[in-house]
Amino acid sequence: MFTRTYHAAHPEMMAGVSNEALRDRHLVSGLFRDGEIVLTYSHGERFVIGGAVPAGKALALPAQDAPASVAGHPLLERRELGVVNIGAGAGLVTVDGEAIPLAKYEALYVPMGSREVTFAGDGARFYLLSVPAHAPFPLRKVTAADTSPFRRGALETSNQRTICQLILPHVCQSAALCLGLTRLDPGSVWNTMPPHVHERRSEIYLYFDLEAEDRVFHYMGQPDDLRHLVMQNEDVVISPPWSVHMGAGTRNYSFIWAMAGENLDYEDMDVIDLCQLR
Ligand SMILES: O=C(O)C(=O)C[C@H](O)C(=O)CO
Ligand SMILES: [Zn+2]
Repeated sequence: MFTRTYHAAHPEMMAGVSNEALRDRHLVSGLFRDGEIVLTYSHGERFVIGGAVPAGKALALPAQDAPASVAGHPLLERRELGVVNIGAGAGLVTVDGEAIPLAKYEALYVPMGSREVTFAGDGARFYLLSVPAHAPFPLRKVTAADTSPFRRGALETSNQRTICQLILPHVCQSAALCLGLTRLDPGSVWNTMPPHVHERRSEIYLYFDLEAEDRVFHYMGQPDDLRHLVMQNEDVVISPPWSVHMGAGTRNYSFIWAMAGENLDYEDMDVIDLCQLR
């Protein structure tokens, strides 16, 4: 049921890594295919990272297929799910009979224990992130208006942006998933500047709202030993706990950041001074 499994990476695996190997280990692409649900599995925090593009039909989240003891059980039997519509069209997510409309940039928290989850809506493109949970929390739709978006950066430093914390304890309860949306102002291209690491959490970035010809140069690695990945619209990068995650694009764009790990404290990050970067 998973099109790819991504293994956890050790920092020493960055030494002499080829571009191909780096992309193979950390870059997730091809998640958004018309009429399909595509799911990938990362051993980092056991994230399921996926996309659902209904394109005129309803798509159902598949059941677990392994091991035999849980085959046929709901995927969310012991997991929670975050959904964000990144498409221009209105979407509809139905969770155990409750239908929730999701417009572009709107998110849904789906609790552990949910049995039937379906996705519909022409022009909707659902980004899916699921991690193991220990308890169910209420099903909840979250829009930017439910959050207190905050501004970071400045036009002078090409990193003026708005950060919306969509799934974090002060907005929406969850067991382990933290999720938000950052949108760069026109003329700004740098995200997450200055960068940081967080030893207690892995992070997944999805870049979108880019034109087909645009690219984001995503930097990763230990602060004193950086590498980069060239990323396109709707590409995802898996960032291990020891890695910085920051990027610059050929234009402004949006990205969804999702984390899971030991705590739900957004501020649990070690900010890197630019003079530490190599
Ligand atoms: O633009 C930013 O800065 C971010 O959105 C940073 C992410 O929120 C992040 O990396 C959280 O750990
Ligand atoms: Zn981070």
